Amino acid sequence: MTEPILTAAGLDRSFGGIHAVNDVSLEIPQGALHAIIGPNGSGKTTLFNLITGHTRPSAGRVRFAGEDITGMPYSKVARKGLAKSYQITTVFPLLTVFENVRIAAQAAAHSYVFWRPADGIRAVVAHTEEVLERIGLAGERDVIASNLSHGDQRRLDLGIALATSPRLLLLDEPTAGMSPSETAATVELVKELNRDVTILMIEHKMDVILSIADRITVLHQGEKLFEGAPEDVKSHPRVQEVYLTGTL
Ligand SMILES: Nc1ncnc2c1ncn2[C@@H]1O[C@H](COP(=O)(O)OP(=O)(O)OP(=O)(O)O)[C@@H](O)[C@H]1O
Repeated sequence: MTEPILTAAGLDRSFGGIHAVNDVSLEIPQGALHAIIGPNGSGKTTLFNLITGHTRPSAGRVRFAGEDITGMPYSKVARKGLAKSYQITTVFPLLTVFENVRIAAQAAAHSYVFWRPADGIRAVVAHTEEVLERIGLAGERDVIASNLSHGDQRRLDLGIALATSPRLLLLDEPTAGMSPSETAATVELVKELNRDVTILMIEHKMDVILSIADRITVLHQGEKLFEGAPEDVKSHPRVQEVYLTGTL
């Protein structure tokens, strides 16, 4: 059996007296679309930060693409093929859509060797255009990013992550603040991206999770409450209980 692209084993982190993530383990196989759900404050973002290297775990290990990356800074983890798209934090608001994606593509292209500089530039431009097509923003390539709708800014943020040709993409609430039609378009986009990128996502909207994820981890007060296929999560008595009582 091939090794999972990501393995988190016994991750733990407290902030003062708050046990934000309590002995959480995850295995994400290559090609998966895995969702993390849980109520506010259940540890989802902290878990992501422990995986990406933004926060150091007090215990536990993280393995990515066959390598132990525990405690490695995000800049280094990103170069190994792990990208994240959180809200719209990576978008340069005063640059065009094209420039935003090109800068990310160019930064990631340092690992390629070209005989002539012009070939390098051509490859970066071609890759940028391909990403814009994929995220559905080819028609907006010359628009200043801050003039895009919220939904399109989120797509652009995703495009910036994609431009680095990641092997694993972490998405934090990709449909947050979106209209129903923007949400539906993003669901389709995430499904399409999953054809060649493994995806780990935090998502609050239950209908989105159930239609998109092949596996779901439910966090509750920093601990893993349940993990399984969408239909099992939906019918699990404890998950139902915390949902119905409003604590999830
Ligand atoms: N840097 C920090 N300093 C202190 N406490 C923190 C810090 N980061 C997270 N926490 C606490 O850890 C707990 C888990 O927070 P976290 O943001 O991981 O949860 P979450 O599930 O992502 O919540 P939300 O859905 O609201 O984003 C919360 O009680 C939070 O207040």
